This record gives sequence, structure tokens and C-alpha cells, in this order.
Amino acid sequence: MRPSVMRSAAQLLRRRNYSSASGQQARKVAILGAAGGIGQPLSLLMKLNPLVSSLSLYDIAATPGVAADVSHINSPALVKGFMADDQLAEALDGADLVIIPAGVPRKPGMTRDDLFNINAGIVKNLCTAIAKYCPNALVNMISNPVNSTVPIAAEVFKKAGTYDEKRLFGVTTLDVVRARTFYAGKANVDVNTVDVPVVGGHAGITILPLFSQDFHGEIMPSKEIKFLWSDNVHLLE
Ligand SMILES: NC(=O)c1ccc[n+]([C@@H]2O[C@H](COP(=O)([O-])OP(=O)(O)OC[C@H]3O[C@@H](n4cnc5c(N)ncnc54)[C@H](O)[C@@H]3O)[C@@H](O)[C@H]2O)c1
Ligand SMILES: O=C(O)C[C@H](O)C(=O)O
Repeated sequence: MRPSVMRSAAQLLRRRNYSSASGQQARKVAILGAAGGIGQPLSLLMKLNPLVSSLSLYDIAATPGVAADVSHINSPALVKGFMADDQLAEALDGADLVIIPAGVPRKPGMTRDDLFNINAGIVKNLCTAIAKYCPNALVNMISNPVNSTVPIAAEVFKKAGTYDEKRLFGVTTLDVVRARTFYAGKANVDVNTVDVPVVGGHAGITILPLFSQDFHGEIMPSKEIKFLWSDNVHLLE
């Protein structure tokens, strides 16, 4: 990240009265699906985040072990593991941020849309509980297909009367880091100097990296950009 971006992020955090040193503001984060392939490293990152004071790890399986491991990290956040439906309320109670990587991932040959039938139901149930137990939380949706799970969450929150478009996010940062990495490799430039914004959704043609916005754009012929797409088409479906 550029030093100027780091500085402005730090200023923004200060303006919002977040404190990393004294922990003045208690911030509870709940991760739903915390024992999975995404959930475990995410739990680690949240435990390392000095802005988090309380970390709820919820899954339908294996959370006690994951929560125990994560709790051993020497950072201030207090970690608690929750498993099964009857512990979901406590896991969510008072959460400021809920991150959802719960559900099934795709296997080779599947598209993200193939996950819809299973993950739609999981997300619907989890969001119903969010509306009840932490209606003001920010919600970060990771479960695929993100292009559909976010609208499902929105509908659940609308029905519950808790919907706020500024509090519901589909997590698509992966597309941004990929765009930067692949573009830097193709253009043969330092990845730290690259900035490729990505707009749209998180599948197929809805992922729209704006290569032209990077200042290196002028050295990237459109033929090369086409190669970037065709090399990585398996990541897009
Ligand atoms: N948005 C993105 O950029 C992005 C990136 C990677 C993965 N994903 C998606 O994230 C999801 C998880 O991927 P993964 O690799 O961690 O899968 P995984 O199978 O390793 O983990 C999923 C976890 O969800 C749990 N789970 C299932 N039903 C649940 C429920 N009702 N409540 C709570 N937990 C439940 C499982 O027990 C498991 O621990 C998939 O849908 C995947 O496609 C999205
Ligand atoms: O591709 C997947 O199914 C997981 C994730 O959405 C990704 O882009 O890697």
C-alpha cells in the first residue's frame, strides 16, 4: 500500500474514534463459518486486528478447537467459540461486525452459481438471526455466489425492517488483489505501484477490472489485457 494511502487510512480511523492502543471502543466481531478454509485464516487475522476487542467464532462443527487455537494468540481480543444453532444467538449478541464465510465451496467443474441451492438457505437462516440479535451490525458476505447471497441478505433484512444498504457488503477484495497481481506480472512492474480498481460483482463478466485506471495503463497494450482475461478465465466463472 502506498504510504499516502496508509496515512489517510490511519487518519480516517482516528476521525472515527477507533483506537488501537487503548481499546477505548469495544468492537465485537462475529465470524459465521469460522472453522472452514476461509473462516480459520480470517479468524486469525481478526484476532491480530487491534481494533477488535471481542471475537465470536461460530460454526456448525469444529469451533471449540479452532477457538482454542486462535485464543492463544497474544493479542487483546477475547475469543469465544460457539457451535450449533442453539448458540447462534449468543455468538451474535451485540456484534458490531458479522463476517459470513459459511457454506459450501465449489469443486472443480462447478460455477459459483452451482452453490446457490445450498448456500442460499444457509445465508437466509444466518441473516434472520443477525436481524434479531445484532440488527445494527455491519455484515460482510463472503459465501458464494456473492452476486446472489448479498441480495438474499438484503431481502431478509428488508422483511425484518433492519435493512441499511450502507451496512451490507459483498466481499470481493479477492478480485482487486488478483487484478493487481496479474496486471503487475503482465506489465512487469512493481506490484506495490499498481492500482487497478474493480467494479461490478464477483462472477464471470460481472467482475470488471478497470486496467485503464492504473497509471501504467499506457504501457499495457490491449492485446496483453485480452491475454490477462483468457489466462485467468477459470477464476471468473
Ligand atoms: N467472496 C470471496 O471472495 C470468496 C473467496 C473464497 C471462498 N468464498 C466462498 O466462501 C464459502 C466458504 O468457503 P471455504 O473454502 O471456507 O469452505 P469450507 O467448506 O472450508 O468452510 C465452510 C464452513 O462453513 C461451515 N458451515 C456450513 N453451514 C453452516 C451454517 N449453517 N452455519 C455456520 N457455518 C456453517 C462449515 O462447517 C465449514 O466449516 C464458499 O461459499 C466459497 O465459495 C468466497
Ligand atoms: O472461486 C471460488 O469459488 C471462490 C472465490 O469466489 C474465488 O474467486 O476464488
